[in-house]
Amino acid sequence: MSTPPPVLELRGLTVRFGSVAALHRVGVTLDGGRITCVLGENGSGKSTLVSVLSGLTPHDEGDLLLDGVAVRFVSPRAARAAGIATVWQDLAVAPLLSVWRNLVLGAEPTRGRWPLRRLDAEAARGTTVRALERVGVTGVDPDQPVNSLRAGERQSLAIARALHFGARALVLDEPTAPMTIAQQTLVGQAVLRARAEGLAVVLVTHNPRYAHLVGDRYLLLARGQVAGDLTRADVDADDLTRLMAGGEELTALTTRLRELHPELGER
Ligand SMILES: Nc1ncnc2c1ncn2[C@@H]1O[C@H](COP(=O)(O)OP(=O)(O)OP(=O)(O)O)[C@@H](O)[C@H]1O
Repeated sequence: MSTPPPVLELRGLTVRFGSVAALHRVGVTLDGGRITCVLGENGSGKSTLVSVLSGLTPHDEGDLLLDGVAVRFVSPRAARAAGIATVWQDLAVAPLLSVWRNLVLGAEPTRGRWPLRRLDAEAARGTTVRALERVGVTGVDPDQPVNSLRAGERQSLAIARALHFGARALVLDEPTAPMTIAQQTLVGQAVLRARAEGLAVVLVTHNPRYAHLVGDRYLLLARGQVAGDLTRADVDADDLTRLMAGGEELTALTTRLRELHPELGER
């Protein structure tokens, strides 16, 4: 049996803003059932990577492959429909609507036949409670507005939604606002669930301890290029802390890695 293609693959992917290459010939494969943490100093291209995967920014050169098929998204809706779910730092879901409305948004269950067909709110509530339980969230009233949820619960809701709709990849841009340990734990649980269900998880994080705890792989970006592609076996939490602490060390590492591996320059 031939092995399936990775869920996501970037080949020579380049994104330019005017004369600046925010990503320059980035090559990486993102397998299902793995959490890849994306690390790098400010301006290294992390947000641009998230933006390409989520359909906000089209790439200029190279290929983005989803399950082995080249894709080019024209909108976030197109990326979502193709199976790449992005959990944004701020609220991507509709804040004033209820939790259940947010979960089923765009695919609301109905009952009855046309012209009497109407929204089946009871079914949607049940679906929501089950979808949240699947990612480890209990005790949330499906009727409460989303803006009454805590930050971690909101992210978990977005992850629950992604799993419910059968996403292939989950992209998370870590909130810059600090979350309590309890809320981080909640999100961590949901992320691990997504991994267990075989999604390719891409996690932009500034928290090295968290990255080391949940990550399987670490993609280091520097000036829009891949400066390192490490696994848990290559680094410990202290290594990651140092790598993330300052750009200098990352730049030094980049230089060193390029000396040792000239092929990195070709990526
Ligand atoms: N919309 C844009 N227009 C022009 N230049 C941009 C745009 N978005 C990003 N850039 C540039 O592309 C490069 C990569 O930026 P990006 O935001 O992806 O980095 P980052 O690693 O996410 O940084 P941060 O940690 O500060 O969010 C930077 O030089 C940035 O100035």
